[in-house]
Amino acid sequence: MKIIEVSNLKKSYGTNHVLQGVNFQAQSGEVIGVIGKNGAGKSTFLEILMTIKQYDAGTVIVLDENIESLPMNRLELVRKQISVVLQPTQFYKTLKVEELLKLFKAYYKSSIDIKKIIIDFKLEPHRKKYFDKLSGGWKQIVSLAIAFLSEPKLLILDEPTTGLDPHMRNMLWSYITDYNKRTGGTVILTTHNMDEIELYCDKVMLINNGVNEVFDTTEGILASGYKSINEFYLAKVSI
Ligand SMILES: Nc1ncnc2c1ncn2[C@@H]1O[C@H](COP(=O)(O)OP(=O)(O)OP(=O)(O)O)[C@@H](O)[C@H]1O
Repeated sequence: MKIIEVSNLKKSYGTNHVLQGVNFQAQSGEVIGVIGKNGAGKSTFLEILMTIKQYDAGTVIVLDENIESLPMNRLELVRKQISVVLQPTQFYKTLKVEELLKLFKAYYKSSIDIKKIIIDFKLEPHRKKYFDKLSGGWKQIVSLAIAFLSEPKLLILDEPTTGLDPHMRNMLWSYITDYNKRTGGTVILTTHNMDEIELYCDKVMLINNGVNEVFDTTEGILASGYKSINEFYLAKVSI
């Protein structure tokens, strides 16, 4: 089943023409990495898919809805099926980790067991701590745990592993892979870590000069003669 279909997407900030014709599709159950240099437009692209950023031209279909000028009630139905990692707000400050998880479980009407989430995300030592007092990496882990609570059809993660230590990265990737296998959910993420792309992503989209210069399976890229995704990236993208 097609989850996302993007054609000829364009987005500029004033005279900065960031996306100049991006084409992209995601099928149910795929894990897709979006790569490109700093400022290439990856976050802009993801925010458009999250339905939180306007675009200038092109077509964006998310979960069978053309999101341009969609009435608010139908846009909300689309958003309900998407999970994103939000930047923590002030509101998080006054709550402890376990309280936050319980609150979002109730909000999402999730059937996921909070105890399992705490075990899976290694949160036991932190569950009674105030969110605000956690280190940056642990705040990120809690935000990711919350994103998974809704068991979304589509999970959009902007640099989810940045700032995480190697064990936490492995833990997060195991969780993403397991979630994807268990629920058939689609994951779209950005990362600057090419090893993660090679190990865990089914497909890769390289945004370069405003377009999807490459959009292929990880195997397809490696079969075309590159020793690694890192080598592919360095060959394709100049500073
Ligand atoms: N709200 C905004 N207003 C004006 N310019 C913006 C805005 N958001 C992003 N930009 C610009 O658009 C370009 C693309 O930014 P974006 O954050 O999408 O890139 P990115 O690929 O995610 O970069 P990075 O890898 O550094 O996170 C950059 O030149 C950035 O300065």
